[in-house]
Amino acid sequence: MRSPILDYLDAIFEGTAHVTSGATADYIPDLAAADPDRAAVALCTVNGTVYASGDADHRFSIQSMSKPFAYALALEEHGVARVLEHVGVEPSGEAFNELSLDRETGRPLNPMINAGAIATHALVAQDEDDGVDRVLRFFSTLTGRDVEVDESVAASEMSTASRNLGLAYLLEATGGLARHPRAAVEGYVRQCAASVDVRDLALMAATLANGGVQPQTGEQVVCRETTRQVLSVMASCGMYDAAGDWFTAVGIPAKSGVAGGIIGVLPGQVGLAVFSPRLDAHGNSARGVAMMERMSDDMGLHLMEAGRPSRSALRERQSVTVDGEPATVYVLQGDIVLSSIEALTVELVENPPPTTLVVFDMSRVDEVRPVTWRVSAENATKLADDGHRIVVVDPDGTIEEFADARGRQVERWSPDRLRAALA
Ligand SMILES: NC(=O)CC[C@H](N)C(=O)O
Repeated sequence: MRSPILDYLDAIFEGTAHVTSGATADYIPDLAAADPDRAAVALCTVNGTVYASGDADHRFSIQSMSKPFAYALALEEHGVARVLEHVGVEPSGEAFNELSLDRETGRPLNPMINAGAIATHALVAQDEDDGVDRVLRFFSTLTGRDVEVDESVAASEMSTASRNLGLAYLLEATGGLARHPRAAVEGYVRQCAASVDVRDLALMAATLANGGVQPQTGEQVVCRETTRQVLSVMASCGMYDAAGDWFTAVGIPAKSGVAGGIIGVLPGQVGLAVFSPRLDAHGNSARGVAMMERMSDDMGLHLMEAGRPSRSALRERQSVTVDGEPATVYVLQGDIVLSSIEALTVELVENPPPTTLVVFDMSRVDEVRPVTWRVSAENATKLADDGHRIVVVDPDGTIEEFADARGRQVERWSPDRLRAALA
């Protein structure tokens, strides 16, 4: 059976074929000469399966989509505090190649604009011999294959790199560049010329969606804190001066590149990648934006769309007899998050258990979020203070050893023990 997800991507591809507005990037000769009619779309879930439609094997240069990943590498190697000394996290509202630095700090505003990306590249590629290779090795870990530089694109961009060189010299003048300006731009341009297809990009995006774990190899490539930092900056700055338009319309962290690619990340679910070389006035792929908008609408990806409100943690309350003693069993369910534990707490306050013995059956609970611990401990403390004996049935070990605020251990029963007692 052909996957319906592939049929869906075909429909996205065909349904946006009429979007032929915009033009290929004109300031890099190799990109200006790209075939404007090529296009592709790919999707990779956090389970690691990649689906693609269109010119899915066509390779193009990663360009600015390299920036979030170079930033991730910088964060891993130097830590957030040191990286923040070199590059900020504020949206600039300006074009990607604007000659601007923060007036007060002298730093580039964020790592998604060129100034910040050159400073970031210089941080991760300080070693003259090995700099770009380290970045490429990192990309290769993310894609699961050897990523190489398209030398023709790199040479082409270096022939017209005055603006980026200007930025690098400006950075050097303010003391914010870890390498010689020319070497930093040469390395950055090679990083941008890394050659990828939409499948590679979907997998790279899915790694960010998956908390930094590459979904096919299971390798923790970057830590969760780095992933969160990178996605936050992509959400606020990834689409340059179209960031507000993008976030209201599509609503997921994203990054575009001047070769025509865009990646998007829905945390916890999916990485998306699209490609089409004609760019709009902001330097973002016009058909790519259309493809992303459709996918976001169809699949309900917008992060600000309030999801189904989480149900109460309480599935049902049973009055039973356990070993001849009356007991109240609370059957809990789903993910225990702040709103669902709050609903249980309201029930305990307004309708306190009438029996001494109180059992919380957690057999149907999937996950207990850390934020709910304190509330759970308080609930246990209050019940114990009121003379209740508390038992927890937690066969999947969703909670660890659990004592209330006065250090009283909560009793544990196996599901068999509960069943036997009820029989
Ligand atoms: N937006 C982009 O993709 C820009 C990247 C390109 N290498 C540049 O520096 O101009």
